[in-house]
Amino acid sequence: MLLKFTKMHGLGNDFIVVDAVSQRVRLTNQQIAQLGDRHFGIGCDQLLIVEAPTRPEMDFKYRIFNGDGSEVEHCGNGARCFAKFVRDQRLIHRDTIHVETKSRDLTLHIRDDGQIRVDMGAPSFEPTELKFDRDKADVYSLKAGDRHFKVSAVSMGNPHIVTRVSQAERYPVEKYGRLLTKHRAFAEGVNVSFAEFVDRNTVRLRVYERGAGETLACGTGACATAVTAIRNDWCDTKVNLLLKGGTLEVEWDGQDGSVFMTGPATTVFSGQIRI
Ligand SMILES: N[C@@H](CCC[C@H](N)C(=O)O)C(=O)O
Repeated sequence: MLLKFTKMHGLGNDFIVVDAVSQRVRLTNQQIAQLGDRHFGIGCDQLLIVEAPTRPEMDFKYRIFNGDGSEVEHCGNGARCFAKFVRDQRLIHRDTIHVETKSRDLTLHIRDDGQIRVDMGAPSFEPTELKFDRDKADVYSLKAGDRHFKVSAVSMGNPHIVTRVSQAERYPVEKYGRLLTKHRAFAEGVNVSFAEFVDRNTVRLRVYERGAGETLACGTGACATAVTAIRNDWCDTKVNLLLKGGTLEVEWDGQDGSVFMTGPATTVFSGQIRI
């Protein structure tokens, strides 16, 4: 099969985007992992497949696979790239797009300045939502290697934990992220945010992602971190997240409303590959 694809990124969190509306696409998890391999494939943190919707009120469905081939529920930077992709490919002509994902429906808006604002849905703090084997609490204690971590657990449709660090840039994210992401308390793994709270509107953030390792940016991780900061009154309701690849803006009312994430999406190149 000759597969047409587009390489995109959201603040350096990179994606292979595949249009399964206009071409027939059948990929196994193993083939996805091969395409995502940075040495033997195209390379990406996640692969996104754009499909026709399953319900008439929606415009598209989009599926998300980590670089290791596993299918996941949600991806914030991927959502913005998805929106730019369907507009650039003229699969839709509107600025507001409704899309189904594995875990929730999203509404995305492409602004005149090219930035994309995504209604990411509401956060959940229920351990069952994160397949987390603990009774509900505001803060959990987790041991990884030689350290004990105090973490908040937030589902943005996909599972996240957030831990405070004093200097994110110097933190050994690779070592402890790798251990925490596979912590046995999480039946399906977890994404790990290492957050340095700078002031009431600013957080410096590094994220070790389940199924991808440390990425230059993680949209759902940024949302989970902002939600943790707002819920604990460490930050006001609008937060700038300083990630390695750039800045995301996240807003949340601190109650039970949706989280809104705004940021860029960039196309790198398009190509085709025989698989
Ligand atoms: N990069 C993403 C998140 C992708 C999925 C995540 N690794 C998971 O396994 O849940 C983002 O921008 O949100």
